[in-house]
Amino acid sequence: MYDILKEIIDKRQIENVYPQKRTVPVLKPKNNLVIMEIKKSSPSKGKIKNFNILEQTNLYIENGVNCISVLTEKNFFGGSLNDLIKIKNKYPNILVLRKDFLTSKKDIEISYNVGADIILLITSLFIKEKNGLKKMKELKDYAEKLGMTCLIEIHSKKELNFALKLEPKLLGINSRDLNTFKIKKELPFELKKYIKKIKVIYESGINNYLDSFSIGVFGFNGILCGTSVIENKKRIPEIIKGFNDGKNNQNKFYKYMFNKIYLKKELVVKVCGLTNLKDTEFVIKKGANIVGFIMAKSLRQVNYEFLKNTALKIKNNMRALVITKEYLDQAIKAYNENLIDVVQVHGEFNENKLKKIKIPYYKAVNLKDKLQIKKSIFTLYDAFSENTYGGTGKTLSNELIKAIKEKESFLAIAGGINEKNIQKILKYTPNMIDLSSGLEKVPGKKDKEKVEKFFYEVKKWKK
Ligand SMILES: O=C(O)c1ccccc1NCC(=O)[C@H](O)[C@H](O)COP(=O)(O)O
Repeated sequence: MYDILKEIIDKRQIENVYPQKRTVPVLKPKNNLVIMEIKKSSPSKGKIKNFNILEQTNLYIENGVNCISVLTEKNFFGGSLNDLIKIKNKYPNILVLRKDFLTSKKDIEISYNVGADIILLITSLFIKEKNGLKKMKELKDYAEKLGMTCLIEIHSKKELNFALKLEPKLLGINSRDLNTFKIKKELPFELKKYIKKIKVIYESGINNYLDSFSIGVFGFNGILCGTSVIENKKRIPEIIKGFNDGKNNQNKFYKYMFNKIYLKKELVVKVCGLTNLKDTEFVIKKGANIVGFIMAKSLRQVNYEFLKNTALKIKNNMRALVITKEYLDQAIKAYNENLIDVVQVHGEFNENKLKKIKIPYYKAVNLKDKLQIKKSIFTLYDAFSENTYGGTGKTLSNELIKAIKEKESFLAIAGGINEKNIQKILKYTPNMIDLSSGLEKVPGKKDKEKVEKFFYEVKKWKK
């Protein structure tokens, strides 16, 4: 197989422009690192765009970036040490990461002299080499002795195990395979599970709010974006906001949903209107992911005592409490006592109150008109009815389902779903479906046969 890394290293020459002495103090990384890049071309994209490096840096800083990654490799990335020197001279108080294919002590010394605060060490450059670990450790120790921080980059479990032997302080998981250039979005999420007590940066392939939101939700300590923000400057604030919002929503519900929907691309099924433990356990056994209890005016209304007796017995599934504004305080209490994982809110309610106390929630919108659809992280769209918020058996029109799919981040729909129409609904490849009366014998009591048939249909579709 063609080995681009080998070619980069073979062609690499040390530039002659660097100062012999550092003039600015070395800065230490912040708690959360928002790293954006100065990169003129790349082997995967070729020339990216003509831009002024200082203007681009300024744009980053104005938007809240706290570390600038400067590609200094010349042959494949069109970079130069001069770029880093210029940026550090103009912005001495901003963290600068030198991104290059560093393999020698001379490289480390130069990085220090030109003003880098952080240097990138790519594990795949050392892992196959004889004494590779020893060599990488020497470079890391040397850089740290000079006060710099090493961002140790990995792209596989094998590289992670190798890198952990270096006792890194900062790990970067690159979603891009440096040999094939392919992005594997889920890879950093998978590897992060094995990393404890080390700061981890998600690198590459971050293109929008949703990408960075999910990275924040999973507790990464930073993001590193290159091509996407150089190609389109509008993405800079969008991606930073996504990351910060995600960091503020690191709850069990979002983690569950992003894992299922975003990473595993699995359908999430919520069965709602449960009023007894037997039905709840049965729908879980058959395949429900989320169980829903209603605390609102409804034929299926449950009370706080019910939650205490039932919800605590459900260990591995998500528990949603469906409320209208009158029940907000009870929902908060239930969440604080670990009786529920998320609140589904209908009608008008005090969103600020929920945000302030950091309760996971999502809105349910009874959809009458396309204009009600607003792009969000997660909204459940239900059929409209004059008299009640849900459980009516009424369905959304095909036109409305198509419109949600077009406009929203995820397709989460409810309204009149049952074992007979589920195949038609599944053709839209929804991310989440929610149903209640379609599985009932009478309001509040599920029909075992309908439940069995319904989940049989879902499984048939999954195959
Ligand atoms: O189901 C109710 O009685 C209800 C009452 C008040 C607010 C919300 C309610 N249900 C919300 C749900 O999430 C239902 O699952 C959803 O409306 C779908 O119901 P269905 O059409 O019966 O499948």
